[in-house]
Amino acid sequence: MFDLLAVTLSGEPVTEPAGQTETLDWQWRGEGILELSPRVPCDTAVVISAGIHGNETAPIELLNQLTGELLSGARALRVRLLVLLGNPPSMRLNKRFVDEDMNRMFGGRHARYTPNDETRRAQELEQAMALFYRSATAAGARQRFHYDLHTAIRGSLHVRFGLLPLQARPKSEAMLAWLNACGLDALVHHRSPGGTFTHFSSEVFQADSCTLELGKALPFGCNDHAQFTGIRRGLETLVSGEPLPARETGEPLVHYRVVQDVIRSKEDFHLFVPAGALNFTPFKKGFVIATETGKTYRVEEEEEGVLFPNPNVAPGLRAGLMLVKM
Ligand SMILES: O=C(O)CCC(=O)N[C@@H](CCC(=O)O)C(=O)O
Ligand SMILES: [Zn+2]
Repeated sequence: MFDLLAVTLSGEPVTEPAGQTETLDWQWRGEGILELSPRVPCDTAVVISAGIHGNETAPIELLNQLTGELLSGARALRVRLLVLLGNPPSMRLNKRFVDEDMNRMFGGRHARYTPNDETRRAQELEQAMALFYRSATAAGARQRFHYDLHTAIRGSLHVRFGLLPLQARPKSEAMLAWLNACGLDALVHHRSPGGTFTHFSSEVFQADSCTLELGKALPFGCNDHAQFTGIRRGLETLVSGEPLPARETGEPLVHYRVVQDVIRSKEDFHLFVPAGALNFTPFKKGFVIATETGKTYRVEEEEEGVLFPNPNVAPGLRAGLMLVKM
């Protein structure tokens, strides 16, 4: 049987780029890009991506397992599905990226960079998504979803959470219900546009899109898949058109809005968030988050939680987000 992850990691050309099972057709659309179409009519087009950051391996393993179940016939497919393994060269190296962070390049931002493998790949993924949603719509799909699976560099007070891109239209009830059923602990609402894959799919294709953070990034083979049962079940029900699973955790989802995007724009940027602080750690009003020539970032609200603090990003990129509970 076609093993998406093994084939992608091998980097070898694919000799048979299309195939069939009893219930679906599949097509290899490019390195790490696999489209699956059920033989029954369906009204939903789903993109699931992982490995946009190559060292975030748990979601890649999870997505590969799910794809294997569909291809083997163990699981029924009831949506048109595009599976994307985002950044194969960085997956081979177990690195977040090779040259530059691809999840800042979407929505055409790749054109602003000196061309490299990641700018070319971001463009290829945009085109693959466009082709997929267009053909799915022509075939009758009326709903579009995009879930981009990640794991975080740091540990988190809320272990599993989602990030919702800024969008003018209301968030879909179907997506919010699904995210809740997956057992996520928190949802973060972006307040500014960005170069993320989910911002792109939401803005350009009006997909119901969410970046999912499933835990802490570990190398291939080191992930404890028992931690991912909620999201696994959620993805299974999504692709198989099954009823939503019951939320396994008793705690309700906590919603946060982003109140500050901390941008590193100068070489002398200094971050004061302790290296060991977990994502969502709260800081009190007045705490100096970061400084650089001409700019000081402070906690402005009574309390703000920190997310993805990282002083080592390239100048011009996000070095952290500050959050307030909604
Ligand atoms: O742990 C970190 O510092 C980053 C984890 C990660 O890759 N997060 C995504 C979030 C994308 C979004 O805001 O939707 C990213 O930074 O690209
Ligand atoms: Zn990531």
